[in-house]
Amino acid sequence: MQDFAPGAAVESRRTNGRTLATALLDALKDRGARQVFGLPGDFVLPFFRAVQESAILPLYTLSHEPSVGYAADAAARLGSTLGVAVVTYGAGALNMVNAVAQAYAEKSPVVVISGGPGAEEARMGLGLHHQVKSLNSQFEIFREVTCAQAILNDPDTAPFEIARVLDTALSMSRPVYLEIPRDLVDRPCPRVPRLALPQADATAARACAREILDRLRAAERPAILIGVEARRYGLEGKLAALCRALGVPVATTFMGRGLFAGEILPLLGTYLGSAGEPDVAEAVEGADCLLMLGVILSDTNFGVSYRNIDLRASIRAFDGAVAFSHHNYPGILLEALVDALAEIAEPIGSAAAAPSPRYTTGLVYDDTPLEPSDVATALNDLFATSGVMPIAADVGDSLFVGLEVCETDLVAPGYYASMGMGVPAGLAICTATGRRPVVLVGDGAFQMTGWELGNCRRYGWAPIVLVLNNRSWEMLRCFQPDQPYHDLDDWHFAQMAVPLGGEGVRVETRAQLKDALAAAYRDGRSFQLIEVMLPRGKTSRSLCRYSAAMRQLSVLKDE
Ligand SMILES: Cc1ncc(Cc2csc(CCOP(=O)(O)OP(=O)(O)O)c2C)c(N)n1
Ligand SMILES: [Mg+2]
Repeated sequence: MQDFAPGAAVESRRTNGRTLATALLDALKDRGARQVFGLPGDFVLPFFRAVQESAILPLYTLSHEPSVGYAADAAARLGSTLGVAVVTYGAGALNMVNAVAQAYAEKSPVVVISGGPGAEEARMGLGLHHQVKSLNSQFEIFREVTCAQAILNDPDTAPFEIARVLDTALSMSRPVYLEIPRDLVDRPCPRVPRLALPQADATAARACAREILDRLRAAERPAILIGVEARRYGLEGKLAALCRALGVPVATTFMGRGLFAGEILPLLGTYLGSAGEPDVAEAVEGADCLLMLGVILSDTNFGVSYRNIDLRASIRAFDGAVAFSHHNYPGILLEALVDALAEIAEPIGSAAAAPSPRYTTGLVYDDTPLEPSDVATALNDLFATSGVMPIAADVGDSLFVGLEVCETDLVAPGYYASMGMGVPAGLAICTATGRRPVVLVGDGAFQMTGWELGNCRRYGWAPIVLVLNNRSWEMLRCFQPDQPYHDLDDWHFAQMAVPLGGEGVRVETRAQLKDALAAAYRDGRSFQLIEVMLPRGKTSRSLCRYSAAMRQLSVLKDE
């Protein structure tokens, strides 16, 4: 490790007073980051101070590192840009591994910045507090859940290492890891350069586009399935225009739910196999040429297909390559392919830009006890009169209730499916978009990260939080009925809202839910927690179909 030359004064003239910390923060901002989420510790206090005092990016602290990771992930998804999570070495960063793993699996460019030991203490030869096996253990652990990593312990290479790692996060749309030794934070540092991102090979993209269009033209039942990369690379507008020009029916994946909110295109809806709308399943599974754009091939996207999709008849553009049945085009960035397709697009089908798919409205105002799907109907009614709100949904039935809400921006971990993201993602929506979100979260998931609502008052955040309280890990009960460990106690969450700085109400009937939603919508002064009491053993229509399909599939496999 090389210490900075004694002539720091000379150095700082070359660096215009910029330090390693502010050079990193400038580089993050230059690349689209809009805020920093974090939780400090002694190894990262110098960097925290630099974030605070430089004010290059606003700093929001949360109460537990998983929430910091979830919030940074949500900010990345919402803005199709970098999300930033700053934590301390060891106890902090390793607390966040699961959230970063989720970001990796779901292609979200989170930048993990961890404070680290300084040169002197690293040389002491003593075990440092927060150290695992070796000083490099954390780096090795994060190597497995990120696409690029660096320890910024060489001032000469730090600017290029930062550029390499951040530009890789953008081009791969996956998380990255930076460790900043606490004794180097304030060292003079030149501006971080912009490295040339991998340039799209336009010629190859055009050749690929011609082959795709030839296959779509030759097909009798072409269809297009679009996944999360459409959002990660900010391509929803271009893709909607392309699909309108082609006139081919379009569906989004389970992961891609919430794409194209406000766009006009021949969108059939969300493909959920036998758990979703039959006409959507038929269009996707019956296609004799299925063009998949930005789709993660996962069990949640394809796990409940009526029949296996014939991948030989499909074309898949994902992770910067395009795969046909027996050959590939490497190095084709999705945006370059979409641009090349748009250049030669012509009407192939007659699928008109369909009106938004059907969503249930008209919840009756009466004393009928609530069921999960009533929550979606009540939200659809509210949005029909007051305009849509962005939604953050946690894992459990809340994820499936979110499928039944009309087209709107949706942040939900539909593939890696870790619980706990709902509330932190809702807080990120507040700061990343300036809009007021609705959070859908089960009682089990709320027990994990719901307490982050206690941070709303400091920052003026006012989400509407619907806690679906069935006193149960109900989604697990669907797959493994009659086990007592799925029964949770009644935690009376609504009563905890005021001490946390918000308002809370408990509702049991449809009329009470409608009144509570209307009141919460009117009151933007603080977070509004609506505790929706639901019976055990009852799930949303979507989860009911999904779990029935999973059971049916497992029966078929056993035969
Ligand atoms: C971090 C993590 N640990 C465990 C699990 C496994 C799980 C998936 S769904 C579920 C129950 C969720 O209960 P909740 O009350 O929130 O919602 P509901 O089912 O509608 O009643 C669990 C425990 C996951 N996915 N992530
Ligand atoms: Mg529950």
